[in-house]
Amino acid sequence: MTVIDARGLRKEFTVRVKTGRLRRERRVRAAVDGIDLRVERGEMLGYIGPNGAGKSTTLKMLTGVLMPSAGEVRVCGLRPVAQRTRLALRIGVVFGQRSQLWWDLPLRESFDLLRHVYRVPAAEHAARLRRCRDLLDLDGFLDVPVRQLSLGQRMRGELTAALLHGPEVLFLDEPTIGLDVVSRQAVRGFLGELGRAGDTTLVLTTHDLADIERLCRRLVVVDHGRVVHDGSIAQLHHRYGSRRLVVADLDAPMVEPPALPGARLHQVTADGRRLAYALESAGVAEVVAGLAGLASLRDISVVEPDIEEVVARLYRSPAENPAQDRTADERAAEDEAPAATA
Ligand SMILES: Nc1ncnc2c1ncn2[C@@H]1O[C@H](COP(=O)(O)OP(=O)(O)OP(=O)(O)O)[C@@H](O)[C@H]1O
Repeated sequence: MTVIDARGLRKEFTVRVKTGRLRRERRVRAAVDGIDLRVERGEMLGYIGPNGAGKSTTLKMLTGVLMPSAGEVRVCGLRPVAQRTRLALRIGVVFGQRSQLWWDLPLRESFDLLRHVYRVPAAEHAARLRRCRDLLDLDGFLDVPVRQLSLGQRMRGELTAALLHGPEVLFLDEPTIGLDVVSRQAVRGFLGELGRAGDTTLVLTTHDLADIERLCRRLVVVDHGRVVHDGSIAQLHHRYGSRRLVVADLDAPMVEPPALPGARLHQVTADGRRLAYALESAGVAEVVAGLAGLASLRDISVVEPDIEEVVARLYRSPAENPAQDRTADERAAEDEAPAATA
């Protein structure tokens, strides 16, 4: 079942652009420039892109905060802006910068108020809260006013608050930003559980690619308001030719590393004791067997391709991204004059 269906989604803002020493002109800029996105129930979607790519603007249109300038969008079959109140009962939203908790109330009371706001039956609310308390380890700070919570504690509270009414789709904008290792793991673990259960669809924007690697099977990359990749992380690696590496440490140096079928020699250390082969058509076992027949192996490891590297290449690659053909002067002028009206 399709829960998000956006076609030709576009959002324009009017910005004031510096055109001379004292002159400024108003220009229309597309923050989101024709995005098509279909998300099925239960998917875990990573929605990423460099700063200013249009991620938050997209999320705001999907959640009914911003009216699209053009395009069609349905979330849970509803028009987000026109049917915002009905939509609010079907989605949950966690925006790292904004809180839906009451600052002066203890978490427990915020959760209770939310039960009334969303009119959730008491038993359902209690069951969901119990699950969140267990998985997010809330009990140590349930009675602490929100303003006294650490960022990690508050984020765990925000996640709970977004889920107590049992939303079908959960939108998360940078949910792990600024969290320490323990809180980040707690939040990731929780989202992973939620996704595996299969009835909540997750749409996650983050600059932390480890979040994406651990949680999302599908990755949509946007740049300058357009989709530049929509597929799995493996497909992204494939597109950029990044390969898994088999790294072999040898007992004795090898002056001439052998050619192995289905693999490409990637690196040899100066002392000739470590070789790395990039897997093309061969599997790990074939490469290891090939090497073992020619040298005495001390250690073998397999290195997965680096997602940071491949995503950085995607962000940098103008040939892949026609949206980048705005001139450098135009972009520089905008950067100097960020004043804008919606
Ligand atoms: N209210 C607004 N008025 C004018 N321009 C805006 C407004 N909101 C966003 N923009 C512009 O739209 C573009 C996309 O912004 P958006 O916040 O969606 O990017 P983002 O991908 O979420 O970035 P980040 O990763 O930095 O959060 C940016 O160039 C931004 O300056």
